[in-house]
Amino acid sequence: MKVKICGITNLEDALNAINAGADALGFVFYDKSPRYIEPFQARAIVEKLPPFVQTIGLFVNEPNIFINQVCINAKMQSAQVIDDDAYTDFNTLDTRYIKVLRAKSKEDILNTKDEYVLVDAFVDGFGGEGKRLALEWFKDIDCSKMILAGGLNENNLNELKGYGFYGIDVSSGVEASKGKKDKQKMINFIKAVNEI
Ligand SMILES: O=C(O)c1ccccc1N[C@@H]1O[C@H](COP(=O)(O)O)[C@@H](O)[C@H]1O
Repeated sequence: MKVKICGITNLEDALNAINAGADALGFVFYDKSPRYIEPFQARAIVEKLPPFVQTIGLFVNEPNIFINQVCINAKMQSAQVIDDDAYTDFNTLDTRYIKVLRAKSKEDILNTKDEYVLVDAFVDGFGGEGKRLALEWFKDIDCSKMILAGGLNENNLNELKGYGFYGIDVSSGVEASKGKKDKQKMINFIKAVNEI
């Protein structure tokens, strides 16, 4: 199962996440988030990363021109897009993308036609608040092309056994405080993933 650690704001956290075993790092380009990072600051981190690490920019209700430009400026390889207000035209986006489904019910999950969709819990502030989804919504669904997010931490990962998610995404569950990751929590998190 692939692991993305989101909300990276500094090089130390980025390197600790990679050393812990993360496959992808997430950078939040939503300026109302406590984890917001300015694109050129993100680029300075990305330029110091070792090879084979994916960089994902997180966007909330933004038009293509903004997403495309920030992905270039910050050297993001993919965009993770929350697009509740249909600002983004995915057909003409220049960058690879992961759509976010903020699920309110099992029907929302059943109705999605997108592959490799990231399913997160619905919260007013868009995400990163540690709110969990009801895992029973995923029972009897093929999760092999789904990424699960929302309230994951080292103590609840064992509940994911048997679902077969393609990947998971975590932010607050591996933080010391908002915007600052906890090295040991990241190590414990990836260790727990490997035990699933
Ligand atoms: O992390 C944020 O600040 C954030 C802001 C706006 C939208 C999404 C955000 N983060 C994403 O939320 C989910 C779940 O996070 P958590 O593990 O429950 O804290 C994850 O996909 C983050 O990328």
